[in-house]
Amino acid sequence: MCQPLRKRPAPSFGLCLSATRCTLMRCMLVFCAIFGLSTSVAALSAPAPILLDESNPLVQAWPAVTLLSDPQKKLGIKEVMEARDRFTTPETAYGTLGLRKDAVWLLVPISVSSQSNGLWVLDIDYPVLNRIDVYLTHDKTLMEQARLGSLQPQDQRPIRSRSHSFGLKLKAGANYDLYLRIESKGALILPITLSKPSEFHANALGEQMLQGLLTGLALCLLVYSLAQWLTLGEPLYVKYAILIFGSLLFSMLQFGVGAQYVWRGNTWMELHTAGLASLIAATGSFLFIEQALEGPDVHPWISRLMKAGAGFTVFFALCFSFDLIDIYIVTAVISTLGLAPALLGLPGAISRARRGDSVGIYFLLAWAAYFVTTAVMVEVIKGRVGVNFWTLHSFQFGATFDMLVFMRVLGLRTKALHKAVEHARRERDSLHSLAHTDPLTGLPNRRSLNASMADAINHAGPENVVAVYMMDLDGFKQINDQYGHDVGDELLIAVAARLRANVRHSDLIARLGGDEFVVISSGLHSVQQARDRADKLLEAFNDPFALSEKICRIGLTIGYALAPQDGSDAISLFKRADAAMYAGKNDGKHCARRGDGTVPASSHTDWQPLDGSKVTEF
Ligand SMILES: Nc1nc2c(ncn2[C@@H]2O[C@H](COP(=O)(O)OP(=O)(O)OP(=O)(O)O)[C@@H](O)[C@H]2O)c(=O)[nH]1
Repeated sequence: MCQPLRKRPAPSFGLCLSATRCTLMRCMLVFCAIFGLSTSVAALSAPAPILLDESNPLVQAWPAVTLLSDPQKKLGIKEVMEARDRFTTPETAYGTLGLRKDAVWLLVPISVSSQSNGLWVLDIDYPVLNRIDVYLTHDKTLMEQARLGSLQPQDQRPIRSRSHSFGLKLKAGANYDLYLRIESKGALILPITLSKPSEFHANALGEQMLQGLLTGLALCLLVYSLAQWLTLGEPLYVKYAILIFGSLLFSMLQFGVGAQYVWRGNTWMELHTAGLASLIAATGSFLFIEQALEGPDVHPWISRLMKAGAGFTVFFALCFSFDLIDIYIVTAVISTLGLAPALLGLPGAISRARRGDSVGIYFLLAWAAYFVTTAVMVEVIKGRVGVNFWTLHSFQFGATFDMLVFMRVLGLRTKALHKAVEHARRERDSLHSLAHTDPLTGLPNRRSLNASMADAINHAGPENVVAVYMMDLDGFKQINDQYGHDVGDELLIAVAARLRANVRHSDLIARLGGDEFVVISSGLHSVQQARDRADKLLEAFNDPFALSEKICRIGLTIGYALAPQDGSDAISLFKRADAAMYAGKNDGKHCARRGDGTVPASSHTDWQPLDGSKVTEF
């Protein structure tokens, strides 16, 4: 981070940049940059040549630069050398000529110190410049020439690097004129330096490291968001991925990483990536902001406008890909639509932020950074703000900051999603519980019994006898009538507790309704054991029930049937147990009867499964 600072200091504040890294100073620099306070060099007289001396391993060329416009793009080096006196100092901000349609000739007079070994590297660290022709002249004689630029494949460049660089072998004590012919469809941003090879490598390494880090971070976020999208199926993640992809592509183009490693020598990519990346990022912005802010704060027509905006950008991207429109139309589209997602989302974000909703606050924060950094970059592109490390990287830093803030928005969104899922699960559980539980006693109800019964009977066998005990209280109506319904309810609760206390953990107790209960016991080894359990339940009712204001005695009649002995399906077992219970009622109550087929069918039997199928036989 330190080396690039030293590499492009603007005369007015470059020394401050390299002297201190304190945050305050950086803020001041950004402030200066935004308000166009950086130095606009417009010297009246021809600038003095730059001195190349070993004591100063990195020299900025801009202070010595003069320029000659070539609108017809017809001038050759000979004509330009003859027109040396017509070169003028640039009137734009430091290190930038803004957007120009002409070809530009730059003249950098050089004076080599007598102490220098003459080995220097010319470097222009703005990789998107399409074509740069370098001419080194001495005494009006052409000494060397080279072709650089983004359209020049890596393997045909004098030095294979991310930026445009060329090694110079100069004579100690000699004077040279360095002519650069530059032509590009984008902005002519020209951080031109002459440095010693070691210094050049050190600086290149620093910038390469920075780009590696930022590109790696963006790639991680991209892969993560796509993985989340595939896992959770939440479309907001893929919209975020589109946004990141556009941003990443743009940075890879602007700082040369794409041409260096990804689309080496691919002219189509060099000419289309800037436009496509901007349109892709705008599409992602529209979609992401629309969904992230959706809710009562965003009017439906704003949502519709954002979706339409995304549609437009996709349309223009397709047209641009097939060369149906040129970069100037794309630039006009981006200038018009680029800010639209943020502007349309602003009211929604503000009202969210006012309610203390952190999503709104994060959006405002991200947009504040976006507006500042984009404004700085636009001014550099227009030639009104000087080039330095911070202004040159402002858009990339702003985009990275936004990516991280939006990731936080995604995190909040996922958290809300989990909360909603958890809430829905709890609702479902409580509905399920309500549907399967008797509200008075908390015991499973008939519906729940049905499901568990089928499972128990399926595993029944000679060594695993399953007993179905149907139980009905004796004289419960009288308790109700005598003491009231509340006492009756209390007694039913106490009966449930008594039954629970007298069965095994693995047994199932259910209340069918009224004063009817069922116990299912599985894992019994014999008919006798089933009989003993019925007796145990009867005995449990010998003791009275101590209610809050009364002590009640109540009897119990049990009818039971066994699987596999008395039946092999739930319906027939229930029917037999039910009939046996009514037989017990008729025999004087408070007894247990087995429904083994000897008991005649009872006219009271009304057991029916919940699925509505009719019981046809007993
Ligand atoms: N307190 C209360 N009573 C209920 C509830 N559900 C049904 N009942 C009453 O329970 C009684 C059950 O009737 P029966 O089983 O015929 O009355 P019983 O006196 O036990 O008759 P036998 O079984 O022949 O001894 C009815 O009076 C119903 O109104 C309830 O949730 N709470």
